Amino acid sequence: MATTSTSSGEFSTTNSSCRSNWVLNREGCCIKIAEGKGRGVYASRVIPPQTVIEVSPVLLFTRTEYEDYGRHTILDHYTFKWRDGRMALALGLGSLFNHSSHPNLSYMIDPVHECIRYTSARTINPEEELCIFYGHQLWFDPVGTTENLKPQVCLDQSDQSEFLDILAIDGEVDEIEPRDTGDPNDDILEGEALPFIWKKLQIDEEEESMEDIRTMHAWAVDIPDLKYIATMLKWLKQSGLESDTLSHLKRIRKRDSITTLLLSVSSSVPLLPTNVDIGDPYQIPVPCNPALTQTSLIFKNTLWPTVYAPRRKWEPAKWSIAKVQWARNAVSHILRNTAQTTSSDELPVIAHVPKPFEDEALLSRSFTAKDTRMSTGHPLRHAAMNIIRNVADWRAKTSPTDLLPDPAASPSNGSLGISDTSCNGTNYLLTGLTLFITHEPCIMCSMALLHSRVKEVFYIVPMPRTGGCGGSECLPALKGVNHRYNIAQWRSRDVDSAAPAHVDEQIDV
Ligand SMILES: C[S@@+](CC[C@H](N)C(=O)[O-])C[C@H]1O[C@@H](n2cnc3c(N)ncnc32)[C@H](O)[C@@H]1O
Repeated sequence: MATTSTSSGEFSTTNSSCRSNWVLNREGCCIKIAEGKGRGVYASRVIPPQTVIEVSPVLLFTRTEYEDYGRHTILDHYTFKWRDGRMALALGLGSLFNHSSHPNLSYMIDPVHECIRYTSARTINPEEELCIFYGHQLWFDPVGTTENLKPQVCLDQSDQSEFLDILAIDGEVDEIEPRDTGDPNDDILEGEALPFIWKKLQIDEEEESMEDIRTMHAWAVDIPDLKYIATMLKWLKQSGLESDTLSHLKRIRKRDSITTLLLSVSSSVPLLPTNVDIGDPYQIPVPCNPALTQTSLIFKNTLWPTVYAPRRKWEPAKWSIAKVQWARNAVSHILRNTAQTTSSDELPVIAHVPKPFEDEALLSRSFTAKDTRMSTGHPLRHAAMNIIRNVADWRAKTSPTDLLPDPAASPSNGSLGISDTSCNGTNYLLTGLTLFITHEPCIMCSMALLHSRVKEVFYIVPMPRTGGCGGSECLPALKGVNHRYNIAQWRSRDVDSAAPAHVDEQIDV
């Protein structure tokens, strides 16, 4: 079906259903009334996946300007939070995409060019409405037209030329921030609906002796007077300290006559409210995992009251649509960066640690590293090793505990030249973080990741000969290791069709 430009500059189409509607862009999109939603944007022809549908420049309002004026007008239905706190209004079709919890468009903010790019997440058929995901907290009752479709919210894969000094700070591309941060736990995706497959770590034996129990350090505080408990629990809810990392532990422990409240695993000492007369927080070892058996429950409870959850250890926590979108974002990011290494002599392996989905306090910026074995002539400069080093260096530098080095602490990773002055569970390397990497980490990197206490590893290409995450060995499943991390392989159906060329499988040596 042909699309032609009219003398007035609009695009018209010969498609019958859209004949009475203006076709407003080169992808043949038109505006129609979407029942119960006002206007909506519709396809007039087949749109293949990964097609850039629209690039909308944005108008930015200062917070005050918006609070004083914009908020009281119809603009309030169209604006969203920009990354620096300003409010943004997308021009062009950008403001007319309606919401769906199963969107067929993804979107990316480009803060450099002050625009948003909308991309098809799958094949879109003629007459289908083009929808995006606004977030979890809506200000209207949603009417769904695409709710029966399979969730597909992957993000833009297209190139951005100025994109990266790969070893430097990244974060040039953001997801659109919803107006309010909603509850990330609704709309759970499981099994086939996930764009990745969890690896089953063949470890069904539980931590059934005291020595086997894996621990991390958490902040706790004693509550001398029970009248403070309600205040403290309320404060904790609002403090932003709550995270998934402690969700397998009870909040309060009563032992002898002492009541203790579990606070966080943050790297710095939590600042308690000033209106309660309690002591200072202190760190204690707590179990890393819920108890899978009654025996382990007894042992774990001696450290801290633990949740009994008899599921297989390799089954990771539930993933919401929003969290899957976060992961897709990270995978898009490594693929884009891999494409950029093709012009260099480096091996095309890219590692990325994004800001955690649940708990940004664990890491306030993201990291990306490439493999630098070729340029440095150093056989250990694998992408995974480089990223561990970058995150650890940064965490050590920004951690308050680094200001008070413990002279007795022995450097745990001298080969990387990092002085680790913290104790396990605070600013220790990749604690609580997720690594996305193009290629399954080798045995050396998998062990380094284990030492780093990484939470989970996602890779795209398996390395059957050299991989340490299930390829030739599975390091986190070995008996005797003192930390385990989850592993998932990204499904090839969910990798951009342009990617395999960059994500070279021949480097499994
Ligand atoms: C950014 S505008 C989208 C374009 C809008 N439909 C129009 O006619 O201008 C957002 C507004 O569209 C409506 N809307 C968007 N998605 C919707 C949905 N799934 N169900 C009902 N209303 C929706 C809501 O009124 C919302 O405030």
